[in-house]
Amino acid sequence: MENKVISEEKANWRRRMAAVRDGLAPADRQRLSDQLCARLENGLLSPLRSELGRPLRLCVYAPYRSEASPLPLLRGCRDKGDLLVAPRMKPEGGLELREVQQASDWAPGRWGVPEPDPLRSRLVPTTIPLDIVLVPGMAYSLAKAGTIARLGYGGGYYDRLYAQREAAVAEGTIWVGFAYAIQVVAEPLPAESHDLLLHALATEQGIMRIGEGDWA
Ligand SMILES: Nc1nc2c(c(=O)[nH]1)N(C=O)[C@@H](CNc1ccc(C(=O)N[C@@H](CCC(=O)O)C(=O)O)cc1)CN2
Ligand SMILES: Nc1ncnc2c1ncn2[C@@H]1O[C@H](COP(=O)(O)OP(=O)(O)OP(=O)(O)O)[C@@H](O)[C@H]1O
Repeated sequence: MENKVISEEKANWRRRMAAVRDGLAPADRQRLSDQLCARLENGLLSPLRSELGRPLRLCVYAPYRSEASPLPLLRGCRDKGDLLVAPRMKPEGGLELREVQQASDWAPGRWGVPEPDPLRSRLVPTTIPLDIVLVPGMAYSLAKAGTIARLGYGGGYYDRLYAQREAAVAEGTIWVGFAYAIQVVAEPLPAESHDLLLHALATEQGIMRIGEGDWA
């Protein structure tokens, strides 16, 4: 039962990496998230706006537990005219995407995960063309050459969103792991064929894009 072994390995990694991330003091999380957002804006978002000659469409999230926070980005993105959407867990399973405009648009959903409040946010089609998806996670690995692997909470939500979008639209969406540098591990992570492979990884130390070698 290879899948059972992989599931157990994933569970062990999740426990270990939750402890690592929870070990960051709240003030450090804030400081590192601010640095990470500045890196992403300067290293990826701003160059991409220039390259495309228009505002961006981004899928963001609000931090759950001790996750790195993309929230410091949002005001600047809004001011530049970007469209911001975020995932919400549908009661029947799977994710939907909703437009977020301000702090009050978020409300705690299932398990207390902050999500767009369905009463205050506009539903957008899951297949809406997106330039960037910021992907939260527990751990990321560059160990397998040319790939960026990710381990999430185990719901398979982003894996399925990825599969759904890949099937629906052939587009140049950049899927970006968004995390503290301590979440990047040297070992390969246990992998299954449904796991999404990221195109880039952003930490407070820099941005790495597949096929572009070094950290920028
Ligand atoms: N900030 C944020 N938003 C997100 C995600 C995320 O990882 N981070 N998701 C990314 O997928 C989706 C939500 N997925 C989640 C999946 C599991 C748990 C969770 O807390 N699970 C419990 C176990 C639940 C159970 O089965 O009893 C746990 O880990 O303790 C939270 C979010 C969509 N929104
Ligand atoms: N494309 C898919 N179609 C159907 N089921 C899927 C798909 N991708 C993942 N799953 C299912 O989701 C479950 C959890 O997968 P996995 O352990 O890889 O989650 P994860 O990537 O850590 O979680 P998340 O994306 O929610 O943070 C698995 O049982 C898997 O079979």
